[in-house]
Amino acid sequence: MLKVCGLSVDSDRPPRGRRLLRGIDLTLENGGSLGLVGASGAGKSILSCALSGLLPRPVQISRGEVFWRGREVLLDNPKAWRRLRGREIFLVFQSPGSALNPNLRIGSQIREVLIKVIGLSAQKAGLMAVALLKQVDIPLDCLKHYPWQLSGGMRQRVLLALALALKPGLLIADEPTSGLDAVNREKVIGLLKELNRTVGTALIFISHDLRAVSEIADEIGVMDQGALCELNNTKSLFGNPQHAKTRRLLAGLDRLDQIYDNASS
Ligand SMILES: Nc1ncnc2c1ncn2[C@@H]1O[C@H](COP(=O)(O)OP(=O)(O)OP(=O)(O)O)[C@@H](O)[C@H]1O
Repeated sequence: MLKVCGLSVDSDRPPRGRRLLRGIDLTLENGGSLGLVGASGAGKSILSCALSGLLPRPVQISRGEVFWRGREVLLDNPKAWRRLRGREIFLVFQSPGSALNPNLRIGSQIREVLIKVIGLSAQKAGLMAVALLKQVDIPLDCLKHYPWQLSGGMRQRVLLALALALKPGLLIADEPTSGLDAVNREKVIGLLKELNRTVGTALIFISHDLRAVSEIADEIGVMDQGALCELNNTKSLFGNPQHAKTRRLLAGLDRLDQIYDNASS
């Protein structure tokens, strides 16, 4: 589904610019799930932006290729990315507020996507908006609320509700559980699993929460200073970490044996 070859990203054109991603190679199969972990500033978010055509200027891809369903993506063509975002590649960022229009009620926003992107009639979109909110465990009153009236966890779940409706090929979730209490964290993790395992959406899950990553991801990539220093299936990575950075990340965890037992694949 997704193949990334030698992807490098610079904060500006070299020699002035700083290299933020260094020769990233990765492959994600249909319905696969990849966790990305690493210290703050390692480049996880820049990679998620690069894979959705949303790099903030003057940050830009300087080298490499991205293939989506076997076809090369024209990396510097905003139209090509716009075609992919939404139904093919769906993003859930750390601050979901910015992905929702602050001036539109939640119900209107959900209905608008269902009508414009899926092509439902207004009546069916209304019924589906209700069903989606129930599915992500948000009180129906919230259909009348504006995004700023919802908690962070609820806003994350509104976006995941849209993902459930759109059934994208790939969902990139950048720290979707950060700042959430334990109950909301579990709900978001449950929805990500449902999207991945029931709907069949492939997942790139970026998080500092290694426990959550181990539950969700089949494979984990460890990032360090813009490079993927280790990429391995979840069980092997926890059971036999190869890179010093991976060992350092795992050293910070207690009950590693329990995580190893729960790790997917
Ligand atoms: N808009 C930008 N312009 C220039 N450099 C940037 C920009 N955004 C991020 N960077 C730099 O890119 C590097 C990687 O940042 P990134 O946000 O991807 O890290 P991260 O691994 O996601 O960190 P965290 O876990 O804290 O979210 C950092 O050195 C950061 O300073």
